[in-house]
Amino acid sequence: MTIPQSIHTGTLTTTGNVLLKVDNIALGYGEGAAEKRIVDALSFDVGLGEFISIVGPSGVGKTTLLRGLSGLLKPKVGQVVVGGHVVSGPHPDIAVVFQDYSRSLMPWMSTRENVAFPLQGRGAGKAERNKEAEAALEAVGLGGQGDKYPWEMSGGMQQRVAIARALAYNAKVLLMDEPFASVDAQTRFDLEDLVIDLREKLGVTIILVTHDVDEAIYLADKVIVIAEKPATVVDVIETGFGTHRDQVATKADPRFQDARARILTRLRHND
Ligand SMILES: Nc1ncnc2c1ncn2[C@@H]1O[C@H](COP(=O)(O)OP(=O)(O)OP(=O)(O)O)[C@@H](O)[C@H]1O
Repeated sequence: MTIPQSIHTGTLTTTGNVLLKVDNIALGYGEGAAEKRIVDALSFDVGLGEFISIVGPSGVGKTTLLRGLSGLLKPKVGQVVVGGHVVSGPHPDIAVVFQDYSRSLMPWMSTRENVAFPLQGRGAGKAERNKEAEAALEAVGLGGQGDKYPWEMSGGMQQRVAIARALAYNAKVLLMDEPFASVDAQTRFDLEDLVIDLREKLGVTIILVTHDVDEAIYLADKVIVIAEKPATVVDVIETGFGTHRDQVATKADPRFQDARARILTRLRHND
């Protein structure tokens, strides 16, 4: 892959810069009277290139919401629209990065093969797929490491491979479900800064679910707080940091502290 300098929207269209629209959705498990409703009357818009964090109490339905956004779970009511198209199943413009990299990477494949794997359905030859995989590995700081197997790498490196796979796929929207929860604190900071860097370079639109309020604020342009049962949006906070972040300076910024106090208060009230 040639890492694009700006995101190609291809056949996707944006309306007033809105790339992804979550329009009054309800999500649940089971059917009819047996349905367990998890999310209800939930709406928000995501702009092209925007970074959104979603926080909420444990078990509120954050993963369920991401399943709904990715097309893995069909809304009972409402719709998710990406680039003007209703999401009705796994979508070529949406990639998901999960917390558990050890289960999402295939241990019998080299990292290059793991990254190239989803490209098979796109008609490119093996040499081209490998070239694109190498470029994506390079973009996440793993240039020249394509021959290694996932089990030869640290947790942080494996999560970089999972991110590279999503980039190689050239998804326009990256959904991340607690992607840094299984790595140590320093690696977590490194991965956070990697994602910020990729967002700045590629303009990819990112929606991140996290338990960590500090991480949510640090990374996002907009933090969406979900709470209540069924889950809905209870607050939206614009961080106003622009594209640049610094682990020390940004977290000392009064806007960071204000956002933190507001979100923690909101979560405590809805616990
Ligand atoms: N496949 C399923 N079938 C039935 N209920 C489910 C299913 N998956 C999740 N749930 C229920 O949906 C609710 C929300 O779960 P979900 O994992 O979306 O929450 P979460 O906010 O991501 O949780 P956590 O904070 O623990 O990561 C929980 O009550 C859970 O038991």
